[in-house]
Amino acid sequence: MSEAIKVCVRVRPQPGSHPPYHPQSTTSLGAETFGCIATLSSDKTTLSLTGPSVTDRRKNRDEDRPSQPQQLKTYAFDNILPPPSTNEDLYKEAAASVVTAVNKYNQDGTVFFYGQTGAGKSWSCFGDILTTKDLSSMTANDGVMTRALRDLYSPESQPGLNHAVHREVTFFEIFNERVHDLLSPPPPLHKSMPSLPVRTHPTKGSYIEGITSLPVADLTSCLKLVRKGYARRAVAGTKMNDQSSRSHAVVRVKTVIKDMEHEKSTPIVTHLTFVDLAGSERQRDTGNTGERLKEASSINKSLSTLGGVIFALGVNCLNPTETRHVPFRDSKLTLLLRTSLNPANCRTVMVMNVSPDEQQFMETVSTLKFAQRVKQIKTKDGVDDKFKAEESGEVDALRKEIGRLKMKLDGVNTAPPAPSQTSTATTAYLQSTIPKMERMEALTRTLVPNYHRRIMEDKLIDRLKTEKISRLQRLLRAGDSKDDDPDSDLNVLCSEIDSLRRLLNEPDPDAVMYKAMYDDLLESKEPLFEGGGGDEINNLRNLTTALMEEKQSLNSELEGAKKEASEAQSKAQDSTAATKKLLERRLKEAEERAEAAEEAATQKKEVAKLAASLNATQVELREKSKDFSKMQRDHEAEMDSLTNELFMESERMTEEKGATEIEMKGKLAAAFKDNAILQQRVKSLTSEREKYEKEISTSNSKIAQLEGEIEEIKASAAEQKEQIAATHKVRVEKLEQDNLAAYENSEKWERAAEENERKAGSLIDEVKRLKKKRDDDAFELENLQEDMDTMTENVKFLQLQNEELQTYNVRLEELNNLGNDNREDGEEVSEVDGELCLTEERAKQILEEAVSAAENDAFNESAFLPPPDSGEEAHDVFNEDFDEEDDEMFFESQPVDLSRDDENEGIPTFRTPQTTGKAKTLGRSSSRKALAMHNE
Ligand SMILES: Nc1ncnc2c1ncn2[C@@H]1O[C@H](COP(=O)(O)OP(=O)(O)OP(=O)(O)O)[C@@H](O)[C@H]1O
Repeated sequence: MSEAIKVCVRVRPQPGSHPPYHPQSTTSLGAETFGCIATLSSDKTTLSLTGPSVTDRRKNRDEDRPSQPQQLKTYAFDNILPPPSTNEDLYKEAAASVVTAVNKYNQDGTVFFYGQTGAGKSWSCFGDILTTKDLSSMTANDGVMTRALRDLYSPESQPGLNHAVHREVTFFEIFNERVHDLLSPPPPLHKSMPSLPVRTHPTKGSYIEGITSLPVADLTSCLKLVRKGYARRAVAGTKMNDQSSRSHAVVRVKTVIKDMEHEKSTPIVTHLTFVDLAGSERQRDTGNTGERLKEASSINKSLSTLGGVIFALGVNCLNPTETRHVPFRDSKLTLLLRTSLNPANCRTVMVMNVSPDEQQFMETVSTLKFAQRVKQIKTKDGVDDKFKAEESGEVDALRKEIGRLKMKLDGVNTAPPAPSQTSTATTAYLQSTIPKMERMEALTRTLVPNYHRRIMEDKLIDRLKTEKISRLQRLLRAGDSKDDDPDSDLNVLCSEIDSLRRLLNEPDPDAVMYKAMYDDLLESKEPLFEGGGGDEINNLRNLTTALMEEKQSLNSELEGAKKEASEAQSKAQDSTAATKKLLERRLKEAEERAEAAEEAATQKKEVAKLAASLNATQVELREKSKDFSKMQRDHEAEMDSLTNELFMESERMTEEKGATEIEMKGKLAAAFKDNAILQQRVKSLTSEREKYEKEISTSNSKIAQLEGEIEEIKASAAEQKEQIAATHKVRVEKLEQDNLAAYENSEKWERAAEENERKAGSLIDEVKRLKKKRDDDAFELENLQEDMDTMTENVKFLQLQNEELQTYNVRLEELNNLGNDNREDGEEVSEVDGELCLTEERAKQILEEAVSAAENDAFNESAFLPPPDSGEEAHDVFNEDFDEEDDEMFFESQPVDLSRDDENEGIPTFRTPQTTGKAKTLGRSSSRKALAMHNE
């Protein structure tokens, strides 16, 4: 059994219509019609195109439309889903088997979405993934890809516990023959997406160098990545589709399963791929211009390469001797999806999206023709081995082959019978076998009873012969004793025996004939009986039964085919009627054209007249042309001179240009420099922005953390509040109790208060006294201050005196020097310049005596100052021990700052007694005396 690419056609609802999408009408054959499409068979495998209405065809008439309408053409596919089919229906019918092949049989799987622009490819593949909020749960509009991934990740699909599973996803688009990685970080602003190179490896096949392959452990993260990539896909609004995909998008999930129990085992690698092809579009329908037009032509080019590849593969499959070149390398799309187009390597489904819109009739025809070609692609046993090994490595290929065989086995054991073979090739084959089968049946019918009869006859003859022989033998034995008479009975019997023996040994002509027929039959029936030979009768019986069964099935097939034929006939009648109408219309058109031809003849005459006048004009023109020639020559001469001038001018301009170029280069270099600076600035701004963004995110997280903390604090505050309330309650209760006790002690307090009042009165008196004392002291202090000032003056005076003394000392020294020569030792005076002078020692002695006398005076006079008793008294008053109760009542309520007189009126200030000033003042008279003495 060969593998084929499964083809499923999905008819979208009429654009602009709203659900429920009912069929527009039902044909006489029971087919439901949707726009230009009718689904015929009840098992939804046959589809027919009804063709657009005449008005529509007139509307759409153009040069590349075939002259004959493509109506009533019937196509057969694996599944047809007319509206209102859902994405779930599509998945179940078309793609679920692909996921099973991947999960259960370790095969690769690919689902293609093909069709004209706006036919619903992206809707079928991705559904509403862009707007789905919660990707973890299924929604009604989930596309085929989303549903397939749900199945791929479902717990039932996972291998046993002793297997490690790793999955990776890649998502790329092919846009204008450039491969864009849709999962890589986006390029900087104003930069286009980089194009990745496609390489070919001798064993791995084609791959994209540098593509991002991200590990996806669970379904949600996988779908999130796909959504992210899908949002980046190139789309643009066209006349046919607001959100038209301008690229081929390919999502691929790679699964690697490793058997952990057998470390050395090779991991199983499978790929599940979804290809949302860009839609084919006709320029005049989309009204594209500029960039859109360029994209459209690139899309159409790669789709036509895909068509070429499919065509070549189909031709090679239909004709085993054909080895047509398959142009995989003509586009990146076919190069990268080469494996997916080989059913030997990959379980592939093509979803053909078509629109029932009559305006899109021609595009629908071309999509269905493409689908027909895809259906021709089948594996040829043994032919694909080389290809397989080349594509995916020998071990992998073998593993996949095992999977494929398992699937076939399962299909044989469990799958329902394959859909009836309605393809043209199968029908033709069946029809060619029918006469042969009928011949064989007729032969068998005559052969079997004859053979039975012949066998019975043979058996009877054998028995008769045996009986006759034994009877003759008995006679022979008895006749041994009788005479040898040639005419005797014995001789007769002997000759009879001989003839019988001859008869026995001679082959029966009938038997010979039947044997030959049987051999013939055996030969022709060889494929129906395994082994052949054996018991002829049994074989014949088996043959008959098999033939009868075959005949029955053929009959039923024949019935089906007849029915189909009659349906086709009635269709053909319809078609004929339509063709008749068309011909009538054409006749009318021809008549119209004839009328137009008459009109054309009249116009021709007019044209002849015009031609004559044209001739005259031509003569005139010729004359004029001579004049023109002369003028032209003049002009040419003029032109030559002008050319010369121009040449000179151009020379000058070239020079100027050189200068300008140099200037421009300078400017350009400056601009480059500026640009580099700007880029640097942009970079730094970008990094700053990133830094700020990071800070913002850190702040956000801090805010979140603080908010959390606030919440916690709030909670603990609430808790504390509760605790405080409880404590407050307890305290209030306690205070109430204390109040009660206080009330009870109030009398005692009152007494204490009276006592305190009294004490306070005496204290106030004391304070008053102290205040007075303070005033006295202040007065005394003022006096002392005055004395001090006087003393300061005295000190200054003494300093002056000291300076004078020093002058005297100098003078004395001079005297001394003079006297030394004249005086005798021990004398206190000496004569200098005729005058008597004190010796230096004496003068010093006198001065020292005077100073010590002054100091003694000062000391003694200080002893006469009044004693510092008043401060002590005040101190005692404040250090007096109070009763504790009194203390509390007075000082606690009115704390006293002893350092500030203004605030503590009446309370004395404590100062150290100032005595030295006075002493020094008094000592001043003694020193004066000493000085006087000294002077004397
Ligand atoms: N079966 C459907 N049911 C409801 N709406 C559909 C269906 N198929 C397609 N549509 C809607 O039709 C519009 C076009 O569909 P979509 O974008 O899938 O077309 P397409 O074939 O991918 O076009 P293109 O090739 O231009 O990208 C979308 O708005 C989509 O929602």
